[in-house]
Amino acid sequence: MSEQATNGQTSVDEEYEHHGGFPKFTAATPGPNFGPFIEAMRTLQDLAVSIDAPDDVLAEARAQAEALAALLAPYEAKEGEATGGRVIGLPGRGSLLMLPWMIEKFDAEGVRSRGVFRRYHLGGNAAAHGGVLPLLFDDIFGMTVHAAGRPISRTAYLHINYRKVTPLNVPLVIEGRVDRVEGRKAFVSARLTDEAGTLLADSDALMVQLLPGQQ
Ligand SMILES: CCCCCCCCCC(=O)SCCNC(=O)CCNC(=O)[C@H](O)C(C)(C)COP(=O)(O)OP(=O)(O)OC[C@H]1O[C@@H](n2cnc3c(N)ncnc32)[C@H](O)[C@@H]1OP(=O)(O)O
Repeated sequence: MSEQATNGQTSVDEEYEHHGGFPKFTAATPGPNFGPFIEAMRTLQDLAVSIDAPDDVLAEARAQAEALAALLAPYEAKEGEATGGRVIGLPGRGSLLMLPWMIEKFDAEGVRSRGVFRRYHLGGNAAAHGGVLPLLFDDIFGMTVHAAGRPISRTAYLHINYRKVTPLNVPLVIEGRVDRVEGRKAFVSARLTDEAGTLLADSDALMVQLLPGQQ
């Protein structure tokens, strides 16, 4: 953004640094084990929601899970300093919360990301849960606004049209863009399709730029 300050008003460049009360995020460069660790955790999530195991197996799994938690607990870091969510080259930017999708395009024209919904995301009858689609759309909208050079914004509303059942384990594409800007407000939209271009869901949302210090 290149608007200049006039008559003592804050320029868009200066505003861009504000990001409301958010911490300043920088990219993380973890060691080579972080990506495989997160992928192993995703596999565990898939299994945790899909197994039908005997209790002695669950007792062993519980012991190992508790040991893993004890190993990692001393390394808990605060928001903006934890590795997860700050690794651009990993699915979901290395955040276990985010869908394990890879960003393909990230510029002012829009953001495109590609990936699959996994067993962990099952809703019913082999389809993705309706509640995980807003997560995917909200995340693409956050990135879309960021890619357009606007400060981190909050979602004021997010509307989804579920056009077709969204399958698991099928490569899908989501593409988001800024449709128009009115002051603090960015009106955004996105489409989720399969690789043949069949529309599965579309969404539009309002992202409101935060005021300095605003949570
Ligand atoms: C790379 C880093 C990645 C990090 C990305 C993080 C992205 C996070 C995205 C999220 O998911 S945020 C979590 C979900 N959203 C929230 O928790 C937001 C909760 N709501 C709020 O915090 C406030 O309501 C909000 C900041 C959205 C707006 O409150 P404000 O007090 O700042 O503004 P205001 O209420 O004056 O509204 C500003 C404008 O937006 C309009 N507006 C606000 N909410 C609206 C709404 N729901 N529908 C229509 N218009 C709305 C409002 O009418 C007004 O329009 P005008 O300027 O034209 O008068």
